[in-house]
Amino acid sequence: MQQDNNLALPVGITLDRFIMRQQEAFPYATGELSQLLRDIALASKIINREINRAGLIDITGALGRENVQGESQQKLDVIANIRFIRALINGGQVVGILSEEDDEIIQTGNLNAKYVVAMDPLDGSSNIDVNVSIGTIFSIYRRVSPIGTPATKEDFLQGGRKQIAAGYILYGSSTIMVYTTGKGVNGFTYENSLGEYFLSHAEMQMPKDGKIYSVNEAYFDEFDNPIKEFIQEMRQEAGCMARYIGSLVGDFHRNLLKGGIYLYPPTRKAQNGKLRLFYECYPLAFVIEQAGGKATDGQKDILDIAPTEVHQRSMAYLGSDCLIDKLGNKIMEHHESVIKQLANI
Ligand SMILES: O=P(O)(O)OC[C@H]1O[C@](O)(COP(=O)(O)O)[C@@H](O)[C@@H]1O
Ligand SMILES: [Mg+2]
Ligand SMILES: [Mg+2]
Repeated sequence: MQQDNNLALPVGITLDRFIMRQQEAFPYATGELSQLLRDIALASKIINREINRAGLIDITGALGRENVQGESQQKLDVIANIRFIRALINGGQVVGILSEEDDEIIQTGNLNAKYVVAMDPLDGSSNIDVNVSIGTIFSIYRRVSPIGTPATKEDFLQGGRKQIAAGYILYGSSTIMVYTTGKGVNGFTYENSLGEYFLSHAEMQMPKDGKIYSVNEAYFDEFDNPIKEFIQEMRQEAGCMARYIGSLVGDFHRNLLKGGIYLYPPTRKAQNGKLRLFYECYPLAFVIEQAGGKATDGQKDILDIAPTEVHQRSMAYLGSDCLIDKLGNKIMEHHESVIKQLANI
């Protein structure tokens, strides 16, 4: 087991103890954020249990209704949503919740709470019934609305760089919780029989370069030229491989460990990209930047995208430094050649 240089905490320490030690590193911390991280971990343990036995208790399949995104809601989408909302309400640290599964901001009634949470309760919904890795994504902000009042949209429209903490839980061959509070990225693996998360991935650093590209190639013909060129070059480069499971958290986590790039460009159906800014792009951009990777919409860092609407979407390219730079250069070159052509008309 490797030693964690940052907080000098041994790998294998429990999440609870890690959170406590992180809190001790902040003299003015009052414990609310620590409690909130524990509440998120608790909700994920309950969802983990539901996922593991989904096929046995008939919670697979669609619910027969759509969410605000116009997507058919899976039963587990709704169960995960309810479980998270309940854990955050009972935990008392959150005044408002923005969820992929709800049109409006959910008021928890904890009017004196300091934080709001944006979440994708279950990511990779198309993989729920087929036993492929799925996840949960979360993002935490300190509220800007006055204490003692309900949460407002402004509490969420602060911008990606105002996130206090963000992360995800991957329900895969093992369950792992990965998060950052702006001081590096750490991963905790769930030990089912003990019901505890243990530090297993300390100070995660994304390889600067990579050989893996994750994109839904079914849309290839709809992509802009620079994206097509980038993918074609990845295809031709020795040792490169396509890996796409259709669960953002799963593809993201693999590439974070091994080096690579996840791309969700604009398509005919999703002209602004498919992924949601507040509970998919912003939180994973915070994590990847803290781990030495990059996240862009092709023009600017995702964390610098101006927030306008709580369920807004964005194109997203999340990956190793060198690959994002290479893609960025391609997009820029393309724009410059278009400008030149227009100037010559
Ligand atoms: O089927 P597509 O168009 O490739 O989209 C897959 C992407 O959509 C998502 O499923 C969207 O997330 P949700 O499952 O939370 O709606 C991502 O996890 C995944 O990367
Ligand atoms: Mg999602
Ligand atoms: Mg989802």
